Amino acid sequence: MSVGAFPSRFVRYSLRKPCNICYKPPQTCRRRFGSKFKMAEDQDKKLVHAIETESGPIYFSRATQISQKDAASFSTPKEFPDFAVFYSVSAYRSKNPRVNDIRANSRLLGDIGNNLGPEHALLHGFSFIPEQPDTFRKQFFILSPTVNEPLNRFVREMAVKFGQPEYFEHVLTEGKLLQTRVEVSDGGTRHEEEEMMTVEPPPCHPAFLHPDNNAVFHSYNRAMNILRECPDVEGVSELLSVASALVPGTFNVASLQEKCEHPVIVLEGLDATGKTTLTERLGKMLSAPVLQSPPPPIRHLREVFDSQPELIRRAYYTLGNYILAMQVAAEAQTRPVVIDRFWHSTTAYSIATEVGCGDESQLPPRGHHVYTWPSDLLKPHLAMLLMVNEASRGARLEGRGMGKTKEEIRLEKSVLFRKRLVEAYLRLENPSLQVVNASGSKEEVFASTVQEKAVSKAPATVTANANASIDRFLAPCNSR
Ligand SMILES: Nc1ncnc2c1ncn2[C@@H]1O[C@H](COP(=O)(O)OP(=O)(O)O)[C@@H](O)[C@H]1O
Ligand SMILES: Nc1ccn([C@H]2C[C@H](O)[C@@H](COP(=O)(O)OP(=O)(O)O)O2)c(=O)n1
Repeated sequence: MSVGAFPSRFVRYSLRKPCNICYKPPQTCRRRFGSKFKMAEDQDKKLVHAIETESGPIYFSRATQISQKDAASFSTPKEFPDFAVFYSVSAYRSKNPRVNDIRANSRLLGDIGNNLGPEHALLHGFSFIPEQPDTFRKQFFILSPTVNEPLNRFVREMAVKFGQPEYFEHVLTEGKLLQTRVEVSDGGTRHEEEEMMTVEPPPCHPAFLHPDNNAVFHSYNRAMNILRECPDVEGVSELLSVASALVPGTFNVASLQEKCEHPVIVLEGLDATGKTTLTERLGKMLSAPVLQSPPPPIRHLREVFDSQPELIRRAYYTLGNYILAMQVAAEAQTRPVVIDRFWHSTTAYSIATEVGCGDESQLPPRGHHVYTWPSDLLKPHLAMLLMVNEASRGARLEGRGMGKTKEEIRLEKSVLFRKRLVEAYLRLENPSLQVVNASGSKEEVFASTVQEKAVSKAPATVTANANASIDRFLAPCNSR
């Protein structure tokens, strides 16, 4: 192919710059010369799309990319009609998607929701290029029962509005899925139709192949950086200034940990499993303050952040955990501390949400880095997960009689979300959670928490110092 065949912008770029792999001048480097343009096209061919369905994502890619032995044609999910057209569109613009892309995607979702007729369905999904972990992008599929020009026009308008060069039209007919790439410039140039085939799910959900692809935080700095990227979001500047005032710029987690002479105990669990009830009992028994997360200095911002995209929302809860850690370290110098939800909650809810669909089999495998406690966050000496059978939990929710949040309604409705959430809790490690059967009466749960779980199964990660603390914690109840 002659140089003239490349777009002029690329030619100028490639002649000027040395190769970014071998640093040879472009004329002598075979890798660099022409590679940028070609790579974009090749990569596009390898793109795998996924549509989220109740049982899990359906992964599909161009048939030409799949060797004959792997080819499985398109296995139509049972909830799909025999004939359907679906358009996929996304709002990511930058090569390394950051907060602005995620916010744009959530505005796109709002626009779609406001314009979708009753004959259409909206499905969530994503795309990625295998073996390129940072290529994960969320996208939306709009499903129509017929070939539909107004809908096509709407998708094109959305693509233009959100700065997309293209979108995809997929037609499902007679068990085949045919994809057409549509460029939005010049009124919509349609590329040749290609057959798509179902591909094997990757070994790990692609949202967890790269830390930037998901809303799970393993450091204070990442949460701060994410929020610094969206100063216009309501509450962000206040949150950043409170966090900067309460968390010293160069805090040392080891010295915070050493300060905790007294036990730090965390209670975790789904809503209405009895965390508040039990933390209050433990607090009284130990003359310990019961600390809640998010902590009071930022608690009033919770509702504002709960309506933000998951990345911004969990950055808020993450900063809450670090602010709380400072208070915990100060308190635990002189007395035990009991905490109602901490990092385990932030992380388990985030993982269960980011996985998006299916049951616990869709989670990243046990032992994956995403489940590990952050190296810069104060660790509790004891963390317990209260588990209650669903019938009792439902009755407790009813009994409590408070208005339900959107998430509580989701938890109630979505058995699958609950399964992912509980399993994510169980996979968290260092420290992992000790499971407490909290289905009994308040008295029984209190007794079993204090006397059985805490006594016999102190976590393996507890240091000698903390072990001594736990013994001191148990002393008053053993002598009751
Ligand atoms: N062991 C228990 N048996 C029966 N009811 C309980 C028990 N523990 C808590 N409850 C009741 O269940 C409801 C939810 O408890 P709560 O402690 O607020 O849960 P959480 O803090 O986990 O949301 C409250 O009305 C509480 O009185
Ligand atoms: N440290 C924390 C505390 C709560 N969260 C999130 C996790 C869920 O999305 C909600 C649950 O909060 P909710 O107020 O419903 O919980 P309880 O009523 O205390 O059981 O908050 C968090 O991410 N990190």
